Order: sequence, then structure tokens, then C-alpha cells
Amino acid sequence: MPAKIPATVVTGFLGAGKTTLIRHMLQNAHGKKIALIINEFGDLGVDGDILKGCGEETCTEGDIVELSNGCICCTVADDFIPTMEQLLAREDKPDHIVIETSGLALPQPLVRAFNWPGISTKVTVDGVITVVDGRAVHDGQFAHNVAAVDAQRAQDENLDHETPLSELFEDQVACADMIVVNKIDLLAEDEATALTTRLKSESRDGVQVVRASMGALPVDVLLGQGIGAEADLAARHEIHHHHHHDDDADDHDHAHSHGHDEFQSFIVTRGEITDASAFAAQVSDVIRAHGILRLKGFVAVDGKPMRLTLQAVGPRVDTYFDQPFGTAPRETRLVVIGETGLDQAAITTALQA
Ligand SMILES: Nc1nc2c(ncn2[C@@H]2O[C@H](COP(=O)(O)OP(=O)(O)OP(=O)(O)O)[C@@H](O)[C@H]2O)c(=O)[nH]1
Repeated sequence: MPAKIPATVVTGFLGAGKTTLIRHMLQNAHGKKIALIINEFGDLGVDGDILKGCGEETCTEGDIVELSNGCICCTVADDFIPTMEQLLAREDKPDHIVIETSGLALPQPLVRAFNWPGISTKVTVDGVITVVDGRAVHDGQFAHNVAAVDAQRAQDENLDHETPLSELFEDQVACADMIVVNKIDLLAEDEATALTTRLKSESRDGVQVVRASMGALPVDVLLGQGIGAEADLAARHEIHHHHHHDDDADDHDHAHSHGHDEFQSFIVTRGEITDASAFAAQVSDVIRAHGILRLKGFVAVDGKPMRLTLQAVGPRVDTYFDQPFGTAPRETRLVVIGETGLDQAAITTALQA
């Protein structure tokens, strides 16, 4: 089986900063071909235009597939599947698929749609990233412009219009594999800490909460792509990012109050493992115990000629056999990504156990 294309769902209310985050991601994709599927809403849907105009090589109009009607989650069988099939039929296959949704409906049906025959063999769910408007959530409003979100909701007859935003927000948090608290620049340090702590306690065990300003996060943190490029990632060690305030470009001590967290990555190798599902459970335990953001790579399983691809973000651990090792050494090689300060020695020991 060829390597599957990872698909990341980016969710969050109108104005949370999804488009800003995705645009930053496209501009820093380093030649990776990212296809976007955008969930459009009539007059309010300006995302397609914004992205068409971003002027990036990796962001051509043909990559943008706008769904014709309303919520992606409510129209999965009618709309989403053909869209994906169309994308997968292209000669010029994307390296990664990003699906932006409004957060007005649960993404679970969307995630389940990846099990569809013909899609499940070609695409794997990389994870659900929930983008949060830090300021609005701290203020108990949940969205910057509540009236605009309500108008967006009213336009789609498939959505119920009564559920309070607070409940929809809870759903977004509950389904997240990673939470991005955006607009951190609009929060004082103590407010940011309180919000991060609260979201951590409200989300599933193992979900990491990262802070961002203008959605500026390293692509390797957002997307589980580039499994084949471990060596490159290792060479960089510290995952760099772009600051939005020139004045803190050299001032990492203030990264927490101005920009976002700093990240690190390292590689753990080990010999063959005996049981794939037991190892996935072990990885999951290590992720939770050490607050790891992402873990990805290849695993050699005793008696299996194929290598096992492993991708994990927060509590989500995905494995499948992709290709024979061939002449490559039968070893397990995993990239660990997290905020700076990971206990590399302990994580290495735990993964090698
Ligand atoms: N201060 C501040 N503003 C931000 C930040 N991120 C985004 N914004 C602004 O917030 C507004 C909404 O951002 P978008 O990226 O369009 O939000 P969205 O979630 O994609 O919303 P739609 O695309 O309209 O559904 C824009 O005016 C952004 O410039 C941030 O971190 N800090």
C-alpha cells in the first residue's frame, strides 16, 4: 500500500484565526503541496478569495475545493466524498490535505467519512486542530463577532440554531487532538495561563494546548507531514518560526507573552517491536506522560516484511503498514515533537522499553 495522504481538520468559530493560521502554514510549507478543502458559507465565505490571493506558489486556485452547500459535516455523503475523490483522482497528488470547518457542527461525521471505501485506503486522518479565539473565550463570548457567527449559522438549514455558542465550543474542545489558543497577543500572561490550564482540563487526556499569535506555528507542529524527512527535522533540532513583532525577534524570554511557545524535536530509534497494537498503546502512554505534541515515524514489527507507519497527535495514534523495508535497515525510527523542555532521556527510555 502506498503511503496515505494525511488530512488535518482545522476547526473553530468564524474569526478565531483559522484562515490566518492556514495562510501562514501555506507560506511556510517549504514546497509541500497542501490541498485545502474549505467549508464555504454564501456571502460570508470570503476564505476562498483570501487564499486565492495569497500569491504563494503552493497555493494555486486549483487546489481550493469549495464545497457548494453549507456544513461539511451534515452533507458528508453528498458533498465531501466526491470532493475528496476528485482531489485523489488528480495526477498531481497533494502531500497533505487540510480541511477547514466552521466549528458549527461536530466534526465526528467528517472524521468518520474518511472510512469510506476508496478514501480509507488513500487518506488517513492526521488530526483535528481546534483554533480558539483566546480573547473571546477568556471573555466568555467564544467568538469575536457573535452576531456574525449567528448569521453564518442561520444561513445553513442543516444546523440547529438554538445551541448556545458555549456548548458548540465545548464540542470543539472535546473533539480536538490539538488546541491552538490564538490571539495570545490580546491576553495578559496570567489570562493566557489561566485559559490554557482550563482548556487542558476540559480536553481529552493527552491533548496539548499551544499558544499562537496570528496563527504563526511551525508547520511540523500543525501537520504530521514529512515522515520521510526525519533526518532533516533532526538536523534542525529547534523548530524555528517567524515572529510577528520585530522587537522580540531575539528575545525568547518574552515568547510567551508576545508570540507562541518554542518547540523542539528529536529522534528515538529502537529495534523491532513484537506487537503493533501494544506499541501504539505504549506510545499513547508516553505522549500523555510527557506532554508530547506529535510523534511520527516508522516501526519495524517482528515477522512483518512491511514497515509500520506511525503518526500521533495528542491522544490520536494512527498506524498502518505502508511498504516493505526492502534493503533499508529494519529499525524503528520515531520523531518526537513538543514544546521546549521535553525530557528527552526519559522519553527515549520509555519508547525503547
Ligand atoms: N490580534 C490578533 N488578531 C488576529 C490573530 N489571528 C487572527 N487575527 C485577526 O482576526 C480576524 C479573523 O481572522 P481569520 O483568520 O480570518 O479567522 P477565521 O477563523 O479564519 O475566520 P473566517 O475565515 O472568517 O471563518 C482577522 O482580522 C485576523 O487578522 C491574532 O493572533 N491576534
